[in-house]
Amino acid sequence: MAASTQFNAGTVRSPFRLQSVSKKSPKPTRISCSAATPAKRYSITLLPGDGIGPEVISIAKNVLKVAGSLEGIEFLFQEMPMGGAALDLTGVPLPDETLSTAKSSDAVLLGAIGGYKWDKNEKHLKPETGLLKLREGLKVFANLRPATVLQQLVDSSTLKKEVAEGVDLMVVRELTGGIYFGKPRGFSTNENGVEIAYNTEVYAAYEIDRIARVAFETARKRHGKLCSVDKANVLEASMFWRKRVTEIATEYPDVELSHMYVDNAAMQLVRNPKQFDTIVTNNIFGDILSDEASMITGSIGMLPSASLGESGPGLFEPIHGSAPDIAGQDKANPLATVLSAAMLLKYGLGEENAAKRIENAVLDALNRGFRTGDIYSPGNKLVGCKEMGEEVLKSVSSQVPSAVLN
Ligand SMILES: NC(=O)c1ccc[n+]([C@@H]2O[C@H](COP(=O)([O-])OP(=O)(O)OC[C@H]3O[C@@H](n4cnc5c(N)ncnc54)[C@H](O)[C@@H]3O)[C@@H](O)[C@H]2O)c1
Ligand SMILES: CC(C)[C@H](C(=O)O)[C@@H](O)C(=O)O
Repeated sequence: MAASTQFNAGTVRSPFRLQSVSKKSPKPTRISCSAATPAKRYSITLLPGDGIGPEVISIAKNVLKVAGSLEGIEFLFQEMPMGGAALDLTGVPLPDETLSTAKSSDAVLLGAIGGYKWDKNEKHLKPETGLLKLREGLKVFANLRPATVLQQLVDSSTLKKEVAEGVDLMVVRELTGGIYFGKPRGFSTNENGVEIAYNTEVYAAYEIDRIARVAFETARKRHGKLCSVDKANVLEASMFWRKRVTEIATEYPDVELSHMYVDNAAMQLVRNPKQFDTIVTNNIFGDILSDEASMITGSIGMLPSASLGESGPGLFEPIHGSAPDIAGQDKANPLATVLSAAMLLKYGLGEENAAKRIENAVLDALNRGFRTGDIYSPGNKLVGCKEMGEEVLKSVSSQVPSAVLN
């Protein structure tokens, strides 16, 4: 099978709509003669966050602006503090104003949060706690993490070419439940006076059913194969997960369902990743497996994500973190965030043409040989974060506005 030369089923084909387009979104009106006349306006909350977050968000913002303008779309951006940046500014990792602004916007684009400076903070004062509260506050339970090996980047994968080539999978991660949110949790001492810490993996039937349906819908629009990953040989919550997913499968007779234990799935992902089409799994397994899947594609710096709920704005973010080891050095790969902006357009706003413009621009910059350090291979041009952003921007800017095409 040939490797992908474009973002196909994994990234650009919308598997379903979770009604994440805000009710506030205006009805499209006719574009007259100039792309400079905005026909549609959307409010976007930008959360640059920490580390490389601000570097990659400023690039994604510019790319969004240009891609939107070519489709007669205007964005009203509102930048808000989040994570460590918010802690320094306000004393909390997710200020009320940040959450309310995010909730009332049409979509939210996040860079990354976290860093050494706040690592020893108490739990409620950690940047990561802010991110979990944001996901909970926006009720974005379905996290789509596509991993597609692009032909241009086959040599960047740490796997052998014949193993990586052609990989195109989608991890559907449950995002607002499981051990991340389960109670009881905490630190204590046991009956022998020994210090302990504990968390609870808990899932209600409705939480499994709704993520399973998203996954079946996703698989149905891709290659019709869904693998549910759990630890049902050991954990009660996983036994229940498997039972519910199997029940929901009766609603999707056209989708081939299989089950796999998470330890095997971790192994199979590097042994033969092409066996996977769509994977559905719980919050913590999804976190780990999607990072693993990212390396098949070349770098975690390439992987975008979309987090969607039943209604309200979606949250779009690269799957990587704040990368404190390279922050402020112009070394970050901005493409995961740029592609998250494309997912925002596609899944969040239903603006597929503008999304396609961004994806094409990313491919064009790669085709012209530009590579940040994480995806560099000999024969290409090594660039920093800013220059990669400029090259993507150049590609978008050179595209013909839709008003001229129509
Ligand atoms: N969604 C988020 O905001 C998010 C996700 C993961 C981790 N974090 C936080 O980020 C901080 C650092 O975590 P970590 O080091 O485990 O994970 P990380 O993803 O930040 O970094 C892991 C490795 O990948 C590299 N990397 C990550 N993104 C890159 C990019 N765009 N371009 C090039 N290289 C990139 C880093 O340099 C590092 O070597 C922690 O505080 C963690 O909690 C935040
Ligand atoms: C930073 C952390 C809370 C987060 C998670 O575990 O979900 C991160 O690893 C991610 O994948 O976005």
